[in-house]
Amino acid sequence: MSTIVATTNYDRMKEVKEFDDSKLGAKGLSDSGITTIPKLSRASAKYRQANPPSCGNMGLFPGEVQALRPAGASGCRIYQQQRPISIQGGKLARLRASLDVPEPVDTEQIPAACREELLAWDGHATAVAQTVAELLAEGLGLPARRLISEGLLISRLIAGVYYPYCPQPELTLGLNHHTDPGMLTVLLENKVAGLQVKHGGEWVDVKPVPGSLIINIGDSLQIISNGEYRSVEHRVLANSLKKPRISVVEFFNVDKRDESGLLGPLPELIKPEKPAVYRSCTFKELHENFYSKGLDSKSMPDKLML
Ligand SMILES: O=C(O)CCC(=O)C(=O)O
Ligand SMILES: [Fe+2]
Repeated sequence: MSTIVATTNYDRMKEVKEFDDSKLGAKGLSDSGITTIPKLSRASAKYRQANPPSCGNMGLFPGEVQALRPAGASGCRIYQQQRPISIQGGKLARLRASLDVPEPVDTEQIPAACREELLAWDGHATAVAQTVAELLAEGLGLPARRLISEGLLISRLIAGVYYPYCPQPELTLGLNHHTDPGMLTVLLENKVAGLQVKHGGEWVDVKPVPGSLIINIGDSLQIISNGEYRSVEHRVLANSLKKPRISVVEFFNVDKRDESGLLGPLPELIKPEKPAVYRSCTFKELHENFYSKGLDSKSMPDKLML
């Protein structure tokens, strides 16, 4: 990748393409010993002012090392997913190695190096997600298994995310602000801070607590609970520490294969005093919305608001 020189004729898309073509990723860039970050990953001063303490228009500094999907997909292949990330004035593809395995899981398809650990993690995280889903159903006055029985948590995606040291963390972000599109997310992180949630209009640090897991409520749960549960807006600051931040994230979602399946407020939750807040959408619409939009654009509940 070429050195970035400040000029008045800065060609952002050229730099984006060079970065993409270099296949270095944020980790490779960080490991090469850079002391300043490329211009493409810097937020404008105006944007930073509006989003203190540090904010970029994209997360250039995560390296997603691996994403594995134990269930909910039709093919069975390892692939490099070019997932477009919206940046000022264009799109940057973020490379992400993924594994799609159909149900029932053919464990042979999972790389041997992490097979045992991955299956163990999937089992534990699923048990946690199901227990949380039971408590949340009861909180809505529903039978405990209501959210689980209809396969609302059936599709699982596991992603390992690596946030390398960033020499200028105040100029960018590790991961831009967003809400998770699914039902629930179970997140395990090492002891390196960086995750923040929006609370009362302010960004609040989520301090790592050893031995704990973080559970996010996603957009799908907000929709089916008719707005009783709200998805949480979160982001990850660029990592200012020499130690990498690592997280293992498992997303629980509706069945991705069922394209015509409908997601909307559960009928039991629609009452004369609380009519439906959202219209229903197909599972296909839900997934397409997430993969076509930039992380920071309008969330699905906002789009479905009646
Ligand atoms: O790495 C983290 O802590 C958060 C990751 C996340 O929010 C996501 O992948 O949706
Ligand atoms: Fe997230």
